[in-house]
Amino acid sequence: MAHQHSIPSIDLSDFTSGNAQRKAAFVAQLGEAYETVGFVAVKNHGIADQLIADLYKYVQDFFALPYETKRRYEIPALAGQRGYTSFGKEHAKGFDAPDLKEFFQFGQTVEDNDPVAKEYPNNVQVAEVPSFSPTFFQAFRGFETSGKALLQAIAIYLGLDEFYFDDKVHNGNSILRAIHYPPITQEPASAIRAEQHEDINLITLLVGASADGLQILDKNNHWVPVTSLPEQIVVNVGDMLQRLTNNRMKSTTHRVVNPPREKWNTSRYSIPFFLHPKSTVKLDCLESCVDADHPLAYAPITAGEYLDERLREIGLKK
Ligand SMILES: O=C(O)CCC(=O)C(=O)O
Ligand SMILES: [Fe+2]
Repeated sequence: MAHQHSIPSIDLSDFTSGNAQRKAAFVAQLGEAYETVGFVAVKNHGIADQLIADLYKYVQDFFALPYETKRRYEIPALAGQRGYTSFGKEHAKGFDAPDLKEFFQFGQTVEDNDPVAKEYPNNVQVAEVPSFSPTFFQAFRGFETSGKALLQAIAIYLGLDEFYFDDKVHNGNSILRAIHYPPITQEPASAIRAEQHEDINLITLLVGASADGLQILDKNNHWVPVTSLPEQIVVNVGDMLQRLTNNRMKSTTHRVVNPPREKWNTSRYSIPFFLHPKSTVKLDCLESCVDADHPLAYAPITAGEYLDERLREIGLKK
């Protein structure tokens, strides 16, 4: 396994190649990385370069709109889950100071007759950037496909059926979030664009953040920069997978720090895909992850109940 950077690098084509040996090696690499670092850089992830380039373009076009226009896409009743959330609204769990970011969230589109459809608010269409929604939709499906393959590898590693997660994430409550960290215009109160936190969901897929700044907290409590190559996406464990695995897989703390002063005038964009199961899915710890050395660490809870609790903690839900 190549340790080019602070996080292990893996190749998703090993898993999908049809070669049993390469597939088994991938499962072992991913599983070991998730038991230790909680983050991997994945190449051959299956999301087309052009799609990612388009996504970034429309995201930049959207955030470049005047605030008066963007705020029309902010819908307080939706707790930030769809549409725009303005600068300074969200803060990390346990912190009062808001993050230095604005963002836009795009959610699930149910295309079959699954009754879960009625749980999901409609996505918000951006009239000024007509290609925004169709591109987000295409990217959303692309991330779901890559994410499903990664969850299949995780299932095998955990001794579950390979397709254990498939129906749990089909029509799941996943979110594609575009984030803009605006240029810094004066000495900031905190050196942090996004305060330290753990992600809520099963796994997060993050396409090439447009600038440095992402850091993870290693097991010696040191902040380590995460760097990835342009052809890689960063994929990390979230709290739901940590909980399901009774802490066997690590939802690693991460943050985004401010750039050095000479780069204050630059924006940072990033587009994480938070892969969630359906709200009715139980996050009770897997039996295979509980034994005398690893006593049960969490009470039973559903994904929906857990998400609700966390959205209150980060100030998005009242
Ligand atoms: O901006 C980034 O690179 C990461 C953002 C992040 O960690 C999050 O939104 O959960
Ligand atoms: Fe995060």
